[in-house]
Amino acid sequence: VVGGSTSSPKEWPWQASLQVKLKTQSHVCGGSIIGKQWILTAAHCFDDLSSPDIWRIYTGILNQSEIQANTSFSRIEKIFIHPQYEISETRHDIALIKLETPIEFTAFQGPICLPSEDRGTTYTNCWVTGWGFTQEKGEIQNTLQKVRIPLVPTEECRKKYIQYKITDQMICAGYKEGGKDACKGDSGGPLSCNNKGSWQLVGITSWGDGCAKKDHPGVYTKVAAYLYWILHIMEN
Ligand SMILES: COC(=O)c1cc(NC(=O)c2cccc(O)c2C)c2cc(C(=N)N)ccc2c1
Repeated sequence: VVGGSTSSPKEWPWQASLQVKLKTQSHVCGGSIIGKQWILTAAHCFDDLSSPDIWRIYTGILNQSEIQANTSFSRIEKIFIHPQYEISETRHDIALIKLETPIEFTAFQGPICLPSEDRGTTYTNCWVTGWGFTQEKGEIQNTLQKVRIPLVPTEECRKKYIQYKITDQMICAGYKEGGKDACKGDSGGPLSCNNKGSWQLVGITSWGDGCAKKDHPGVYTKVAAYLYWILHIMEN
């Protein structure tokens, strides 16, 4: 997250850290708890990291330094990549993780609501969170960062990203002058919007040209456009 500040405990209990253990272990992507056995994230997190066995899912943590050899984590039973997603493409950048065992909900870890049907609700209080870079040539942060970012109308976003395809299944968010944005390492994490006191998972951090650049909003997978796919997977 560029231009953000450190989060407090219990502020974003749905935020997960998706880590890969090969020779060494490292944070790769964010994710959001949407059920006791379910994490919603970005499909591109699994580009050439498609084996469930190498992943360790951490929930209920604020600082990466809380992760030691004896820190408990969840293992992945199955990764559901959206069937229309294509590697290194930007469309349909959404994936569901089924955990091997259900997690318990506490004040430190629990679910965020899926948005209601796509009724064109206007969200005015949206935040991006993650342990990602704080600048393009950055590094993974220790403490979970947060930043408030306004949604950008799709038509306006299309004008900024002429060379890309901004579809109706994407949401843009950013400041005209830049300076605040998600960045590499925040991918898969939530764009959380507070709607009448209830937090809803409006977007999944997906991509952007650089980070926090003027006239280059962040692009998010629009969760409301994938409700049927999400619910179908969770019910079967
Ligand atoms: C795996 O996820 C990404 O690569 C990756 C690359 C990005 N954009 C880059 O251009 C970039 C940023 C930092 C380092 C870097 O090498 C690049 C290409 C991203 C930009 C945003 C955003 N601005 N909202 C969000 C997630 C990103 C994830």
